[in-house]
Amino acid sequence: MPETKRIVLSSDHAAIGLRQAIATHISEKGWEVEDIGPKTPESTHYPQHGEAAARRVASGDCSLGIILCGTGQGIMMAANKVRGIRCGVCHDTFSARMIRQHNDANMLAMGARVVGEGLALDIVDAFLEATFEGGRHATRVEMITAIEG
Ligand SMILES: O=C(CO)[C@H](O)[C@H](O)COP(=O)(O)O
Repeated sequence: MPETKRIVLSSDHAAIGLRQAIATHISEKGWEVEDIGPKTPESTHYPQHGEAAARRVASGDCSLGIILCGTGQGIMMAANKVRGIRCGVCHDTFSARMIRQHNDANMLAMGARVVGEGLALDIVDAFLEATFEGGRHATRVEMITAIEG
C-alpha cells in the first residue's frame, strides 16, 4: 500500500458515470480522491485528461491514478507518455492485481464501454489491494524506466 492514500481520477465524456461510481467506492474505502475529470457529458478529448492525471501521479501529488475512456486504450496511451508513469488497461481482476505485483503500475485504465460497473469496481479493488513484489520484477521495472532515457 502506498504511503499517501491520495488517488487521482479522470476520464473523458464516455466514462463520467463509471468515474463517479469509482470515486464513491474508493472514498468509502478511505482513499482521498482527487477527481479532475469533466463533470458534464459534452464530447471532450481523452489525451488531455490522461496527461493531466498522469502529471498528478508523476509529481507525487497522488500515489496512484485511475483513468477511463470508452475503451481505456487511448487514455492509457496518453498517460504512458508522461515520464515515470506505468499504466495498464485491465478488464479482469487478475491483470489488475498483476500490474501492481509485477509491473509496479501506478495507474490503471479501464473502458466504460467494455466493462460494467460491478466488474469495474472489483478490478479497482484488485489494483488497490495488490502490492509490488520487487526482486526480479524490480530489475525489469528499472529496465522500463531506463527506456525513458
Ligand atoms: O475510447 C476512447 C479512446 O480510446 C474514447 O472514449 C472514444 O474514442 C470516444 O469516442 P466518441 O468521441 O465517439 O464518444
